[in-house]
Amino acid sequence: MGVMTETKINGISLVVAPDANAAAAIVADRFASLITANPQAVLGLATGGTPVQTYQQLVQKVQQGQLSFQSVQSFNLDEYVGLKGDHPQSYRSFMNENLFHQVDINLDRTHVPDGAAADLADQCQSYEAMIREAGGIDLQLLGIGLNGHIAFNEPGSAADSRTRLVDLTANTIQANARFFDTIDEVPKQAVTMGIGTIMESKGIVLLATGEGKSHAVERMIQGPVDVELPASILQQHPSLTVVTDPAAASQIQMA
Ligand SMILES: O=P(O)(O)OC[C@H]1O[C@](O)(CO)[C@@H](O)[C@@H]1O
Repeated sequence: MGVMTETKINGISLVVAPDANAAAAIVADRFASLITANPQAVLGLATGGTPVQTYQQLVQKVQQGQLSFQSVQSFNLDEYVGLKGDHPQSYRSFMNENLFHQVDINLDRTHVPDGAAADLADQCQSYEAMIREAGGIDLQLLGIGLNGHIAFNEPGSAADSRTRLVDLTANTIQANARFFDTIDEVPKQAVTMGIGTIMESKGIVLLATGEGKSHAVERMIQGPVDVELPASILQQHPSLTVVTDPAAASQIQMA
């Protein structure tokens, strides 16, 4: 069993855990501590393959009576356009299955953009307003795409972008095809929080695991701040922790 290392690079706290499970445990503990300290915390949540273990560990803590989500509020980063919340591949369904239906959260206090709304522009504005009314996000969980996207902010997204309708890149459609029967079923558009929205979170924890993410992780932490690698903009956040396994950290030049 390896050891955990913690370093600061470019103002970012980097925690390299011995393996993906330990990385998930570190992130789950961070959320659990926040909720314990502030039962009414406002959580920013993410979907994708990466956070699944983190959610499992949070579910275990609730089942063991160590944690309660009763008074928290949550906001998810994004949702596919055209999928209703009850579609099995919608991010609402993902969250219900992987977390919300397994913990004592009040579903009315969980928010996922409605990708099937008739007026998507209005949906985006009201999502921003709800985050503001909740007092902002206390801790935002992020993953990272192979091309450095965060939420569905693809390369070229402006640093001050807000919740909006976006087109997905061919790269992202390909990466997410594994969750659908055929690639043609992957929606081509999404509603996503903007980079500006994400940057207003009080704290951010980004979880990345696996060799495939290593180049994006290195460029996020050690590359120039560049809209072509959206996650690099996070270097300018005052409270960012990146948690990885050794494989995802393998391209980082340690001092
Ligand atoms: O965790 P995964 O499945 O590799 O996805 C990485 C990122 O891609 C997205 O799923 C969007 O494509 C993000 O929500 C996620 O952070």
